[in-house]
Amino acid sequence: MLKVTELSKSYGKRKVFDNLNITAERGEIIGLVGENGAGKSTLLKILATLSKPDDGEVFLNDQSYKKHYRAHRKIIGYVPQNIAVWEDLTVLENMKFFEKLSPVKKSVKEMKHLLDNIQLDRYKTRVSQLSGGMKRKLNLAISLIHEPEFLLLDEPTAGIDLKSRIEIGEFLKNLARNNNMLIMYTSHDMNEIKEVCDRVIIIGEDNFYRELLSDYMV
Ligand SMILES: Nc1ncnc2c1ncn2[C@@H]1O[C@H](COP(=O)(O)OP(=O)(O)OP(=O)(O)O)[C@@H](O)[C@H]1O
Repeated sequence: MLKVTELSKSYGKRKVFDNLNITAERGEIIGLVGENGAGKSTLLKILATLSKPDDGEVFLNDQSYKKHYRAHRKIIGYVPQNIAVWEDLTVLENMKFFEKLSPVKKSVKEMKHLLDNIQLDRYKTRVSQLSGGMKRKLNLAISLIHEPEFLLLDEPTAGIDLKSRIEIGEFLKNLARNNNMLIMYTSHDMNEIKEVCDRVIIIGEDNFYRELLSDYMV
């Protein structure tokens, strides 16, 4: 489903990655791992069509990003590292707002069902009153309104308690399995990565992660 060939990206003189090659199929959950500043967010932004590489190509369903990025955007879901929801609106009002921007339409019942699946049933609660874990769940639910085939998540479990982390991990596993989605996500929690991901891709030259996760690198 996804093919990345000889991808390179620099910021000024700082080379973030060079000659990166990745292939991935539907139904897989892939963990992106690497030390701070290794380039994980940069790669996710390129794969989400929000940033361009200096060199190399990305293909989704055999179609190049260069020509087909508008069509690809409709089937890509991206959850940024910083939570991006409206604090003064309720959970359901946020869903309704983002549904209006979505190419796929959803009824209120369907949106509630989506929230129930991610174990966030406080539809009428104002976002400012939610915990960090609940906000992350809402951010994730919003990214699924348009039924993406390829989901990219930048540290979706950062700074939240173990229970919410486990719930999000289980939710992602069910999404990949039941909806046949390709999911790529970053985390600094290696136990979680081992529990949730089918395999990992290490960004950067750091051998620490290569040794730690050698069984998961295919
Ligand atoms: N817009 C930008 N302009 C200049 N340099 C940038 C920009 N975005 C990222 N960088 C640099 O590129 C490198 C990779 O950053 P990136 O955020 O992709 O790393 P990361 O692996 O996601 O880090 P973390 O684990 O801390 O989130 C860092 O050195 C960062 O400072």
